[in-house]
Amino acid sequence: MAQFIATPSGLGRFFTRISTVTIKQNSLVIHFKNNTSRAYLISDFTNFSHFKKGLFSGKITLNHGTKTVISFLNKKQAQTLSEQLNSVFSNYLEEKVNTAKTLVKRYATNEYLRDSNVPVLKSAVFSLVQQYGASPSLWQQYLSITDIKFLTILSSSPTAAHATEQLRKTYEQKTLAARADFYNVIESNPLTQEQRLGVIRNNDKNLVLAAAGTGKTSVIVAKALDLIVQEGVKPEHILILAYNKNAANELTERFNLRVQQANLNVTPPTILTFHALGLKLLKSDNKTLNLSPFAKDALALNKWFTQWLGNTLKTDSRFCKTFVETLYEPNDSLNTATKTAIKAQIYHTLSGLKVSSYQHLLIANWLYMYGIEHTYQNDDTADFYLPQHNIYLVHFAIDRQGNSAQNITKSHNSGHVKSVRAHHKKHGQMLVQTFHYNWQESQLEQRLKTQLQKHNVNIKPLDNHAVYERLSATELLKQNINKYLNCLSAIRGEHLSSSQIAARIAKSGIINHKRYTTLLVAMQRAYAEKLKEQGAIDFDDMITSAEQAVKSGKVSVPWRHILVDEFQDISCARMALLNTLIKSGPQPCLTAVGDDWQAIYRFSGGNLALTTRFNDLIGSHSLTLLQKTFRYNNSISEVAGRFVMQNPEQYKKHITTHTQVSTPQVVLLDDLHQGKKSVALKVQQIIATINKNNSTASIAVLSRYRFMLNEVEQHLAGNNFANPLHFWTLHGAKGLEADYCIIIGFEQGKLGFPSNNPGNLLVEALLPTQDTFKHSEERRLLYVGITRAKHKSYLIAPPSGYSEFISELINDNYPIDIASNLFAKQTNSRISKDNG
Ligand SMILES: Nc1ncnc2c1ncn2[C@@H]1O[C@H](COP(=O)(O)OP(=O)(O)OP(=O)(O)O)[C@@H](O)[C@H]1O
Repeated sequence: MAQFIATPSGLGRFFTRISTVTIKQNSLVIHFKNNTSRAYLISDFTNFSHFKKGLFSGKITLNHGTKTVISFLNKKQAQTLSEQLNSVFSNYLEEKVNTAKTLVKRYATNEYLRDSNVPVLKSAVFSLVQQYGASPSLWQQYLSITDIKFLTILSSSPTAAHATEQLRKTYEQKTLAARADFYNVIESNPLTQEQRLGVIRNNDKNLVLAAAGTGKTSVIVAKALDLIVQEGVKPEHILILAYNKNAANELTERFNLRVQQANLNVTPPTILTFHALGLKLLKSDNKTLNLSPFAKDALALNKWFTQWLGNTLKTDSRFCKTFVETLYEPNDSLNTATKTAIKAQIYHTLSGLKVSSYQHLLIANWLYMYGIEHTYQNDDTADFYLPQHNIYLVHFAIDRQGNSAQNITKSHNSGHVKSVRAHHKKHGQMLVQTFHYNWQESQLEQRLKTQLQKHNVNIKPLDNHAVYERLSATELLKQNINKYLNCLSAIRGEHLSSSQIAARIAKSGIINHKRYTTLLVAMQRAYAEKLKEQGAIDFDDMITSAEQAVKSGKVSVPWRHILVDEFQDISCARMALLNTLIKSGPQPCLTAVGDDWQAIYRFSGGNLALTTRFNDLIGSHSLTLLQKTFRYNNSISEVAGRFVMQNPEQYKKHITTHTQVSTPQVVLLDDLHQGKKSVALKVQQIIATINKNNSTASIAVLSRYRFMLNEVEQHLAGNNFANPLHFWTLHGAKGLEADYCIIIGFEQGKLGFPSNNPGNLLVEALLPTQDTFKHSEERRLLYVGITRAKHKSYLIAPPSGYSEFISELINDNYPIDIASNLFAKQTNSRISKDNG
């Protein structure tokens, strides 16, 4: 390259320290008269340099983030040097544009632009485009038309985020057009636009958020086929995870059927349940696996636990005492927040008494544990009488300040205390007094002990065996075993350590949280030891051990695409395994397909927050909504959608339906037959009506509880309806459909729908956290129920004593057909709701 040099002008010789300015390799170098020099790298330039002719000299302005002006140069030399400099810079830019084109092609044209590739484009493409945008006219002088076209297209985006979005849109439009024929035939029906988008978006993380009947399975099958056929991904590099075995089988069948019908020569990808995946990973770690009999046999687990608990209660006095102290959830009768609960509660004591106060229960059980005979007097003068010692025991429900639970004045309370004392004094009776504040200060036991000892009562604990025998003769042991087994399942599903158990229970505000923690930690350890002794693992272990095996690097992860069905019910442990697979694999893309309106498995660890807070908990992602449903009509959609969206924490969706009707297809019927309650007869009548019009239509009877279905099924056993009949619990109905659905069991109460059983506080504290909306999970369950029907959903409810859900449907003017005039609108509740 010719050497271009600029020297100072005649005038410049006096005013500048510069001796020469020249271009050397990739730099502009200024030599000074004192033999020093300064170099400016061309690659640091942000724009072309600018030459300006003066009267006696010329000056060059360099752009490299800031501006550097080199003045007093020989005009002609400076102009030639500046032109040369810009030509070198334009060569450099051309190279940069070429690299940018290659990167855009590779990361945003040939594939869907992934979040993880955006930083590369940001530094090599978006920054270049920004520089171009600052003075396009100069660039247009030096760069080729195609380069300018490339830069112009990208420069229409003001930010990197916008440019990313634009690149993705362009990719989508191009791909949709190129693969239109494929998407028309790849499923039994042409895919909808939103289904196609769900198929082609291969960001690092993708959420396909659907509603019932919108074709989630279709999208999963089509996506797998698209990856294999269009993207050239090997089937063994695709993993599809299903919620249960039936769903995994259905996916495999649907995949194979499509391959056959589309005449493709393709083998299926890996389709597994999470447990099967765990097993597969552990096997590749050469682990000999023995599945605990507890994993599949709840009775075996119950039997072992009952036995372990019995032995521990008999041999460990402290455990036994703590267990008895926590048989019931504590209630502070002076705490106004729990007052209503107290009113309703009856406590069964170990001695077989029924008492109405939690503190009375504690006293009775304490007396029992120390072998002190007692009767329950529960009147104005005493609560208990101890016949062997002729002692009366009174528990004053007052705090240190003399307040009681009700709105009774302190003076009345102190009057009551005085009159009780006077009464016993008058009759020469021995009286032992305890106070609510003794319990509040954890001194109730001590108080009982010292007071009774004062009256020479011998305080000797009963043998643990006797306590155990007594416990097992009551329902209490069984109830508590069920409760603790549910706790254990939640602990293992959520993968909680001892300290996490303690933290969760403490946070829930349960009064005896330390005692519960002691028991639960002991139970958790015993269970783990038992599995060790069996040399076996359970289903939860399968997931966590598989995660560890992958983490340890002993198992290689081949999958480049991981598709997860029913994502709304994923547990934290399963998500942890997925995260590990993603970190350890060849940068796999995750596609989560789910419906937050259908999350109904919290009791087995389902953590809906992972879907509703996907961005916070899992990360940035591409979201595709599937909002066109093919199963049911607009009437069913309107009722079910409005009902589930009452909960503001559910995603808002605008569902459209393939089928339109003009009359309500959700029908509310009473459960009376000739004036008498008979759900089964009512179901029979509905089936007969459907049968008359269509003897092949499938009909499903659904209920919150299996026993209700059994009753109806037995009743219908003698009938010979030709229609295919199904009896599904609402939980079991997930993923299923029928032409007509009949939903029963809308009573109020613990076995109603929604169930008014608040759930055991302890189990609740250990399960995944849930949103605060009342009955949110039960609400979703009714959504699932109503949306199983293709044509019509019948709801059968008692005309009096119907549940909150039915009253909401009636009073809030849902567009349903109320086929009984026995359901009167509750004007009052409507008014109060409107005002609220
Ligand atoms: N693009 C389409 N055109 C017509 N019908 C479709 C389309 N996509 C899916 N379907 C049909 O819609 C019905 C529901 O599809 P699918 O079972 O995949 O839904 P889903 O979203 O899994 O439902 P759910 O969540 O309620 O179980 C099926 O009968 C399916 O064939």
